Amino acid sequence: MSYNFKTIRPVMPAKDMINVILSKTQRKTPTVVHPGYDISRIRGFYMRKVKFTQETIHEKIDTILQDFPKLDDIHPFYADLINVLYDKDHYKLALGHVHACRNVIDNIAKDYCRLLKYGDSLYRCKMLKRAALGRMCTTLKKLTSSLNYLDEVRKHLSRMPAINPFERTLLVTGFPNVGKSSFVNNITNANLDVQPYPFTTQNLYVGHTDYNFVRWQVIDTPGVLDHSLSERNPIEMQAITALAHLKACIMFFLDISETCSYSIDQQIALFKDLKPLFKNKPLLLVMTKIDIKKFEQLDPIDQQKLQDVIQSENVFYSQLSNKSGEGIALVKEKACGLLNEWRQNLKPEQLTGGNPNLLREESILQGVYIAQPKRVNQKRMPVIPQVMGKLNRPTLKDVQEQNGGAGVFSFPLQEHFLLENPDWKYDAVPEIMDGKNIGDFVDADILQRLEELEKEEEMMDQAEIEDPEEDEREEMLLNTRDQINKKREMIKEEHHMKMKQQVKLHRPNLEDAKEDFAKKGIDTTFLEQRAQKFAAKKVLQKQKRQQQSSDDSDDNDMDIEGNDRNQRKGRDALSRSRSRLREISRSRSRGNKKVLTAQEQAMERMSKKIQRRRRNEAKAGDGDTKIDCKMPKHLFTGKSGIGKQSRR
Ligand SMILES: Nc1nc2c(ncn2[C@@H]2O[C@H](COP(=O)(O)OP(=O)(O)OP(=O)(O)O)[C@@H](O)[C@H]2O)c(=O)[nH]1
Ligand SMILES: [Mg+2]
Repeated sequence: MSYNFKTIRPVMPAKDMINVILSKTQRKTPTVVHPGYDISRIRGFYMRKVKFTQETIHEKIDTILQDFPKLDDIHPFYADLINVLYDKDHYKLALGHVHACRNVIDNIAKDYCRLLKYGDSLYRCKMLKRAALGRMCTTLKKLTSSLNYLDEVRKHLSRMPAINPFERTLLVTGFPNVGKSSFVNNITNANLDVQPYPFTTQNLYVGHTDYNFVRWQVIDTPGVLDHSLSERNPIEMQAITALAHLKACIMFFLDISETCSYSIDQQIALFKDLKPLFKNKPLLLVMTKIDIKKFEQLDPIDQQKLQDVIQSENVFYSQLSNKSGEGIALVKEKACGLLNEWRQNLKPEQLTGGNPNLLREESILQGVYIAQPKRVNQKRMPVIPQVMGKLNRPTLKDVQEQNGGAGVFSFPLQEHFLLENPDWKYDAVPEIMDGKNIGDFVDADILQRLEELEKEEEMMDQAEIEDPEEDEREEMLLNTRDQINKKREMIKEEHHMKMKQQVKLHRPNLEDAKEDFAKKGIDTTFLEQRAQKFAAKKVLQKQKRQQQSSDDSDDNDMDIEGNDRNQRKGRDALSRSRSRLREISRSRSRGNKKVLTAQEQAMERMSKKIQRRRRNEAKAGDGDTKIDCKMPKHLFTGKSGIGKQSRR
């Protein structure tokens, strides 16, 4: 049996389970009966529904019963651990309750199927089915507390380390804060929490290490205090359970520096107290924190006490320091050696608990001899062939040292080349690029020709410097440019002056004209009449324009009434802000009063073209009004007769 409790499936709460089961029944056996059907067909249909519900519940409860370990079947270590953590009676009661409910539900289904056989109408059959499902659900509802408890147990079990009771095991125990977890961290990859206060470790933890080509599990336990069994709390009891049941090498850790805040006397008392649990098992007393205080530095009385314990109990002992690493490997080796020795006296069946895989592994290991090289403490001198002694010439290394050492001197490797003709040894190796020999492209007198070219260029430069005509031409050009610039500036300034001197035209107004005419002795009444006539005409024109615009807005908003000027102004502003498309359609509705510009016509054509395809297909567009169905018929008919709000 593998003790991997992570595979236990989650336990549903009773309420969820009822929902799932009823939904499944509804889905798998949909209602397909009518009053006109033959009664045997109606009976058969409802019987099927009841049986289906019972089978689903049976299945669900069976998975729970199979997944949870039975205390009588599992290793006593796990049985005791479950007892310590979850209380054996409570655990058994919960599983028993679930089991009993399964039987009750089976019986309910059987009874109602029998009654359904005598159902004389669709209504009676339906009511019987309803009663059967109702009773089954009520029975399930009573499981609420048991199912919740089982789910909590499952969560805790899934977090428990996978300890194999039949594997080679080192079990670390002792007072809290003595360095147990530090040791397990040092020899395995468990990465446990280490803190300078007691009861850091509150559960069992497991790490793995290799020794002698085999995997070993190292179990870290919570610290144990020195008091009677009945006073021990569940945290300590986990350690006691492991000590009692696992066939492991027990490593009792004793902090001789007393920095764990427990004296040596207290620790010895605990050791003696736990002694019955170590019976018939390999035991190693480990003195820790020797970096703070060594055994030899202890008080002679304490030393004597420890010696007495070791001699009287006949135990092996060792010392280590988790800080400096001193003695850790030795302690591990010693503990593993002790357990191996002890296991040799046991039969393979006892060690493996009848597990065929472990049994095979064990028998192979017992039959295999692993040869180890003998380690003799002798010095191995370098072996130099005798021929080397006879040679009387410097070695390559000597040559290198003489010529400036490594990096400066490079060995003449050419002398070792094996070529067809030994004369070729020191030939230059051609450099090849893109499949061509670079040497073929080298021009021997290229440098000479380059020099000639450079000389020629120099001579030409000098000849240019000496040419006086060139200077004159350049000077003339510069002068002409200055003259042009000056002239341009002058023209600009003249233009400015002209603009400033222009006389402003004076337009006489009515008053000026009257004065002028009066001076000349002309009657001015006709002037006033003309001015009044113009003013009246202007006012009329203005009113006409306003009237027109109000007509426009009336066409647009038929429901707006009243002659309030301000309101009309607002509406005008509103109509101005409307889109061009709307304006076009309005103008059309007024019987082509407005002549459309070419641009407006183009826009109208484009909008028509866009809408044509959708109009032809007669489909609803994004702009069409849509009312979603508020009461879908299939969800609101049939099944909610007795005041039920939630539908399935
Ligand atoms: N100087 C010294 N300190 C050590 C040594 N081993 C452990 N400690 C310190 O002792 C403290 C407790 O170490 P843990 O390994 O957590 O002890 P524990 O026995 O697992 O404690 P609990 O989990 O509480 O039972 C830590 O602060 C360690 O740093 C050691 O060899 N030398
Ligand atoms: Mg610890």
